[in-house]
Amino acid sequence: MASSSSIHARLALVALLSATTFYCIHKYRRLKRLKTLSLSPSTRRGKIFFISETGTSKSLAQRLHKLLESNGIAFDLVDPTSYEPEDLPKETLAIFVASTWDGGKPPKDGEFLVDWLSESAEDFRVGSLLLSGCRFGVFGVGSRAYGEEFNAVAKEMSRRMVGLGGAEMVPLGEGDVDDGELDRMFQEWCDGGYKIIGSHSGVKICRWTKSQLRGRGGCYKHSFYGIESHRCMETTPSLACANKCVFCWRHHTNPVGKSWQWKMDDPKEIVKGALDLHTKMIKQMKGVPGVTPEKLQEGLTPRHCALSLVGEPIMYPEINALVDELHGKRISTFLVTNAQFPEKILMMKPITQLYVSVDAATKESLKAIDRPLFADFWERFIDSLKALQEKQQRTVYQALSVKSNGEYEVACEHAHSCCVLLGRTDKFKVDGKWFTWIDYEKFHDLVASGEPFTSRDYMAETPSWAVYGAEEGGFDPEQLRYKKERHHHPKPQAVVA
Ligand SMILES: Cc1cc2nc3c(=O)[nH]c(=O)nc-3n(C[C@H](O)[C@H](O)[C@H](O)COP(=O)(O)O)c2cc1C
Repeated sequence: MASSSSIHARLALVALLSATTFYCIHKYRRLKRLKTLSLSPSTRRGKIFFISETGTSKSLAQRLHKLLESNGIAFDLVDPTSYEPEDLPKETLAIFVASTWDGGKPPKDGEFLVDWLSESAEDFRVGSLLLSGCRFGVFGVGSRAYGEEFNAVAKEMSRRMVGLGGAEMVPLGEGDVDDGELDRMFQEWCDGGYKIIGSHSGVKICRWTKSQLRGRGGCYKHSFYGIESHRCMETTPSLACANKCVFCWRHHTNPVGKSWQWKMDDPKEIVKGALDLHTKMIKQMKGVPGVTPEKLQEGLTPRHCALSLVGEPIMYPEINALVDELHGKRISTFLVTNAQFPEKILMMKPITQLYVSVDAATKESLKAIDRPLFADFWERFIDSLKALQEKQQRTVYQALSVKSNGEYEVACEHAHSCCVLLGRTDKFKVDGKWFTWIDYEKFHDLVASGEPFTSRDYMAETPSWAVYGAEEGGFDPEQLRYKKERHHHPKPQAVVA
């Protein structure tokens, strides 16, 4: 007969095994559910979560919610106490405004959500792809007075979201309630770095502008054409677009539409607003290491305008008046269109350089990459390429590539180091090698035939490329060209590792 101590030991073992089994089943079910959810992300509305104790973060979240709503962008404002964190893998866009309290802890209303993120990130069975369908941004509300714990919750959330595969679409914002700059910082964070002009335009000081102000390198326009990036203004008269491209840096927080449906601002006001804001941003570079007074002074009189910031600039019905306004100020114009408005390309007045974005080589891949609103998007794309051919001006086919876990590879490495195909002149990189797309006529023929094409068919050695000067007064508004254009003949560079 078994002794009472061995019965106790057996009972304890059975209890332990049942508890372990129960725990494993529970975890397995949770895991299974999470995996299923993560494999079938739905196209849900974006969410703005507020994690707040005394209401500061909540009111910022409410402000952002209102701003998006007034731009026709529907988001849900979410109180974490009424949200099931296990639904996070279904989200495609999540914005968190979160404060930090005593000991670096979240407010009690956000504890469950924050703990869920930390636990999931540490659970090796959950995996690092759980939130791979979710783009997110975190803005922290805290106080620097708390030293190491400053914005600890926001930092933790951002780290955990990345650990679970989320794509951080805007760098972590760190608001300090005590420095008097919280509102301004939040606004800048919401703008994603660009400033809004009137009701539908934007301007941004691009990183190359900053770089060249500091005496460093410029963008490809500098390498190819001699255009000084610190004298270039990046702006758009339309934040709206007819595509929802997978690589879009706005991550679908900008309005979309097939036609202009918004109140229209005056083109003169847009140019004035863009120049005012641009010069204000340039002035803020004063005192930054490397920025000399001369460069700063030059930066205050932009000579070039890149109409390519975000959205689709030619959707703006007064685009011709807008470019006239810029040319009248001796500012050259570089406009990039997304190949969905061929009729607008045809009615555009000549500008300095007109680009059409070539994001894919087949109907299927264009649909997958650009996610166009138009049903006849492919016909529009082909017609846009043809329309470019008819323009009596300098044109560019700009081939973008999309880096998406290796799923899409279009023409070059990734979306924002775009490759510019200037007629038969430019070069681009694929698989670490440089190529040039030279056969302009052949490309036109192929495009005109409507056959799918691959960019690889159009790569060859670099014979030459044009460089045109951007000296003071060098741009001729009559000719829409630079007076001192010249041609540059570098050695062929077919393969550069
Ligand atoms: C008792 C107390 C503890 C705090 N601890 C922190 C902290 O550890 N880290 C931090 O960045 N901010 C800390 N703060 C600052 C709060 O985050 C700040 O007051 C914020 O405005 C609260 O935002 P909320 O109203 O959205 O909760 C603390 C504030 C108080 C009153």
